[in-house]
Amino acid sequence: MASDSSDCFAGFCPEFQSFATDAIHVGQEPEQWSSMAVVPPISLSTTFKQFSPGKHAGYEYSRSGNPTRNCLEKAVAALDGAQYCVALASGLAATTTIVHMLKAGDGIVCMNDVYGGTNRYFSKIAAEIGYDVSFADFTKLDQLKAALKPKTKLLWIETPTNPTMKVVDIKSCSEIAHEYNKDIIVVVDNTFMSAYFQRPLALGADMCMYSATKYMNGHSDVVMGLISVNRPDLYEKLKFLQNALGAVPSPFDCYLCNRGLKTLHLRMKQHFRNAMAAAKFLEADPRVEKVIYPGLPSHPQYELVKRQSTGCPGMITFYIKGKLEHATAFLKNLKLFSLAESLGGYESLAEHPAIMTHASVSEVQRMELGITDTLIRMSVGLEDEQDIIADLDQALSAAHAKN
Ligand SMILES: Cc1ncc(COP(=O)(O)O)c(C=O)c1O
Ligand SMILES: N[C@@H](CCSC[C@H](N)C(=O)O)C(=O)O
Repeated sequence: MASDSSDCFAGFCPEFQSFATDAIHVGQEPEQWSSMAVVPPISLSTTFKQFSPGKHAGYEYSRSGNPTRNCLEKAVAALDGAQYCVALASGLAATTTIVHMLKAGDGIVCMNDVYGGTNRYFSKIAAEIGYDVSFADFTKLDQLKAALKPKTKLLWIETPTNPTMKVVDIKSCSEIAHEYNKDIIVVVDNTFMSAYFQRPLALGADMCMYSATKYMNGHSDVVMGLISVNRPDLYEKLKFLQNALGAVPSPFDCYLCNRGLKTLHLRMKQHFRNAMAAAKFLEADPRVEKVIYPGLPSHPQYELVKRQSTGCPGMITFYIKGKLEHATAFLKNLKLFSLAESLGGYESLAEHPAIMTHASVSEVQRMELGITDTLIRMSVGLEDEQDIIADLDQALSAAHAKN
């Protein structure tokens, strides 16, 4: 029988006003097309006819601007409470595009627990080409203060973090950075929360970025990045880099992501309900060492997450009792959950961060962060709650069958 997860929203910030209406209508106006199409068409043309040299109807070349991409960017900006958005070819393309705003020698301070590919880019590429990259635990504001230097130009926050689900105080970190130097660009990777649960720009950040590959698209069939901003100067730079670096998404992917946004609010609510039920089940299970889920009162930053977010996504991390062989047996025995990288789709996924998504993080750093052999990360999907829990239960039994 389904558990009562109806109260999981209690104590969180209220839903952003008109979120669903904006997701469905902003940037989608039929009047923008001569056909009056209600659903934005997939505009595949790479080039656009000009009236006279340099005079055109708003588009010249599809890397520089594309009608389908434009619909998506307008919708995302509205959902982030932003003026502007740019869509890129992947989450990592969004990251590299942002870093191209800096000059060699500039400083980047990054939250110590971030997606493995973000860590890999900052430590193995950005640091190599001359940026001064350092990592700090932003859940301890003193560590953030100590990490700031006169050359710091970018602060990279991810919250909740991938994979250990630490929650960072966006408002306090933005204030500290901007008081130190108002020119520091504060970026929040909002991939885990999605626009439905968290608005970093309203909390003082300068940029909100996503791997839209995850919840924003929500159907595990698009790789994409998004960046929303309010400052016109930042938008102009990003728009220039979007064209000049060229890491743009295809019109078809823009169409799919734009479609995914229409159900973001419904999906996120159900992800929260299902994840809450799964987290409660795991927390009560003697075969589980520890559950890390920001929606549970046991999470160290539970009060903070309620203060800065409207809910929690389907991401749960837990330590299974035992050793690597127990984690592996659990993952191999899951039937409803697929053993796969990625997250945020309608289907449930589970993975082993130390071997899979965070293999590119050094072993020393993994141990410091708690990314051990028994850590398992799950993206709880939209299946029926009782089936999700039954699958977890049988996989835990299989993992501990010999003991
Ligand atoms: C939190 C987070 N940020 C950024 C990325 C990079 O996104 P993408 O795979 O779309 O390049 C990922 C996953 O890949 C992620 O989990
Ligand atoms: N093998 C990939 C890792 C992809 S991880 C995808 C996603 N961000 C997640 O956390 O699941 C690589 O080496 O980049």
